[in-house]
Amino acid sequence: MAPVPATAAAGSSTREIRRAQRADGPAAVLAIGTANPEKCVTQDEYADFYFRITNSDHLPELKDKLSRICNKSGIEKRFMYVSDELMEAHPEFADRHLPSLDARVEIASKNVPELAAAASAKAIAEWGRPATDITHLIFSTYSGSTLIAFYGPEVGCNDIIVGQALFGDGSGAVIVGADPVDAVERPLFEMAFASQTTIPDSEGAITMQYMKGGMDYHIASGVPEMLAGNVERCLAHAFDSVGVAAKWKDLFWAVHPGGRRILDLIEEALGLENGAMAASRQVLSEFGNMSGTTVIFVLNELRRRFEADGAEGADWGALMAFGPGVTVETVLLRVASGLKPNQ
Ligand SMILES: CC(C)(COP(=O)(O)OP(=O)(O)OC[C@H]1O[C@@H](n2cnc3c(N)ncnc32)[C@H](O)[C@@H]1OP(=O)(O)O)[C@@H](O)C(=O)NCCC(=O)NCCSC(=O)CC(=O)O
Repeated sequence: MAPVPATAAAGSSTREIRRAQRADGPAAVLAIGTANPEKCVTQDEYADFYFRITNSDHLPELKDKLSRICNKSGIEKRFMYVSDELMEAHPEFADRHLPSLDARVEIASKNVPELAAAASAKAIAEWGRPATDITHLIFSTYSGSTLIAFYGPEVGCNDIIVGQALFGDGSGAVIVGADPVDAVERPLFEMAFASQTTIPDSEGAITMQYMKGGMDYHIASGVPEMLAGNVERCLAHAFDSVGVAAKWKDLFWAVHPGGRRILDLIEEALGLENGAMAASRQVLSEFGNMSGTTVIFVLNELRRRFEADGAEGADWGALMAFGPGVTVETVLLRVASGLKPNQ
C-alpha cells in the first residue's frame, strides 16, 4: 500500500487532498492466514463420537443416518472445539431444550478471538510489514459446530443430523491493499468487482436463530438446486458490469463448499469439468463447511496450487459464497503479479 502523504500544500483543495489519500490500483489480497482448533475428528469416526458425547446411542436410526450422510459428504476430517472434556464440564450442551447460551457465549468469547488472532498473525507474518501499517485486515470465524450450534440429535429434526455431518470450526484472515510496495508486498488476487444478491423466494431456506439452548438452524433440502439455478446470472451480471466476456470453463473457482452436492450441481449448471472446483473440494475434504470462513481457506488452497503449478493460463476467476437469505456473494478475481511466474 502506498504511503499516504502526511501533509498537503496549504493551497490544495479538499478534493486534491482526498485524491492524494486514495490508491490508484485495484484492491488486492496481499496475504492469507488460516487457523483451526486443535481437536480433529475424522469423518468415519464422527457418528460414534457425536452420539457418545451427547448420550444418544439409544437413537440408532439417527446414528445410521448421520453415518450415511458422512459417507456422502466428501469430507475426510474436521476441526472443532467440542471434546469429551467440554461435554463433561457442560452436560447441558447435549440438550438444546436446556438453557446454555450464556455458557456457550462465555467460552466462545475467549476462544473465538484467539482463533481469529492466530489466523491474522499468520497473514501479517506472510505480509511482512509492521502490523501498525495495515489498512485492511479482514477476518472471519466459525465456531458453530461446537460451541454455539452443537447439541444432541432429535427424532424429526434432520437439520441437526445434516449440520452435524458438514460443519467444522476455523478462522481465516486476509490482508487487502492497493498499490503494493515493490519487493515487500506480494499481490495474490486482485478484486475487480463484488456484488451480493438475494435469491428470489428463498426466505426460510437457510435460517439460523439464537435460542436459550444454542443456535437453531434449518437447511432446506433444495438448497443445492436453488444455488445451482442462480449462480450463472450472478456471474453474468458481475462480468457484464466490468465489460469482460468470460467463458466459465476458462475461469479459476473459489466456491463455498457448503456441501458436496452444491459443488456437483454448480459444476453441472455451468458446464464445467469435474476438476474445476478442486480447491473447494480439497478444503471441504480437509476441514468441512466452516460457513463464511471457508472461502478464505479455498483462496489459500488456490494460492497453494498456483504456487506449485504456476498460474499459466489462469487469469480471471470467481469467488462465490452463500449464506442465509439465501444470499450469493460474487467477487471477480484476477491472478496478480505475485502468483505469476517470472514477475
Ligand atoms: C448432505 C449431502 C452431502 C448428502 O449427499 P447426497 O445428497 O448425495 O446423498 P443423499 O441424497 O443420499 O442424501 C443422504 C441423506 O441426507 C438427507 N438429506 C440431504 N440433504 C438434507 C437436508 N438439507 N435436510 C435433511 N436431510 C437431508 C437425505 O434425505 C438422505 O437421507 P436418507 O439417507 O435417510 O434417505 C448433500 O445433499 C449436500 O451436499 N447437501 C448440501 C447441504 C447444504 O445445503 N449446505 C449448505 C449449508 S448452509 C451454508 O453453507 C451457509 C452458511 O453456513 O452460512
